Amino acid sequence: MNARNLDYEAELRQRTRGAARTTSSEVLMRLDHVSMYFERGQSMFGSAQKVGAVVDVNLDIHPGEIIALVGESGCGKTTLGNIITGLQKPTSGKLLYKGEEVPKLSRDKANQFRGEVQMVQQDSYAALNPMRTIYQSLSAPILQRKIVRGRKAAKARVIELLQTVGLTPPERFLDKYPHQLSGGQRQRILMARAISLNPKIIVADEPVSMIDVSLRISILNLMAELNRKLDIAIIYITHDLATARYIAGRGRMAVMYLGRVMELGGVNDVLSQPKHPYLQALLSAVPTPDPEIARAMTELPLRSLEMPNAAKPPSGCRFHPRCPMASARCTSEEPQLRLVGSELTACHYAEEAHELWQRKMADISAIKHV
Ligand SMILES: Nc1ncnc2c1ncn2[C@@H]1O[C@H](COP(=O)(O)OP(=O)(O)OP(=O)(O)O)[C@@H](O)[C@H]1O
Repeated sequence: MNARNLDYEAELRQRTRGAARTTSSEVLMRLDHVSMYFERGQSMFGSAQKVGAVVDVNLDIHPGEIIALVGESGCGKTTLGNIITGLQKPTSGKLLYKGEEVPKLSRDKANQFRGEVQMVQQDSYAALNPMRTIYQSLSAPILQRKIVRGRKAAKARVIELLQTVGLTPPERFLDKYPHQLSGGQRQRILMARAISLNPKIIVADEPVSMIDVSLRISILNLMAELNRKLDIAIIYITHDLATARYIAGRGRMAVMYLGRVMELGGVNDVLSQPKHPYLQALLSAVPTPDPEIARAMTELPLRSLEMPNAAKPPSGCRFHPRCPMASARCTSEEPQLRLVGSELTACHYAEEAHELWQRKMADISAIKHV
């Protein structure tokens, strides 16, 4: 079944190619049955527990596409982002970059991989050296990697980078220290640092969650612009479905739960035709100002609000203790991703759940028209 996931991925690509911005069938990066287990809590009283932060994930990343990785806190988004950028080595499975296994890359190619796959972190303050000016922080990597030679060329390139990320006039920022900038400006500096190395992929881990709501759209717009103009693939990690829809409107979305991808497809399909009860629950929890609609939205309640212990995931479908549709089958048989409509969904009852969702949407639409 797992081998078939990749076939489904290929089929899905075909189906979403029209909708997605990328027209490329080229695979830049492939995650092939990637899992990451951490050992936790080893003490003199007991043995360590294994936490499956990422479990058997298959994903192809194409040049210039946007993928939103969404899910609740602790579902494994950051760990998956760290694996993609090579910061963490998966405990099993393969990470392939341009067709070659990352751990087996030659020294030159490994160096190229490190430049071409960049991370933009959530906490821009922690990500920048407080003792360095913006010029120093931005010029060091390009000089070190010989993208430019000499201080004059470095300064010209830093000015160009600041302009690209919308920090103008750039000269005003060169001698500033991180603490002299706002959160939004620091986030733009992180984007500038990431693009300075001419990346093919940027993993942006909750890049707007620590900045003012009023500034979030401008940072998301900047990312979309970098994706469009520089053809950089963006992996946007978030727990917020609204910003995921905004940035990845024409891209894809992977919904994670306790380390596993539960639903994967074109963003608009995934959000308008959710098949997995977990995604339906997430969508139902999005606040709406109309109390009648809010009431109708929560008519598919979760059986439990408690997130299971990641070290002891439930048997069968890991969502079953919370799922309103769970049956005996779900307690014993782990559902694999399969094609339902135009998305991949890991649920035995995806068709039934989808039907229920459509009925609910019809009811809500009736409320709106009363
Ligand atoms: N270094 C580590 N050692 C032990 N457990 C870890 C480690 N890193 C992550 N985990 C565990 O792996 C699981 C996934 O964590 P991860 O940070 O990837 O999730 P996340 O979805 O990014 O959460 P958040 O949105 O809160 O950052 C969690 O149960 C977490 O406690």
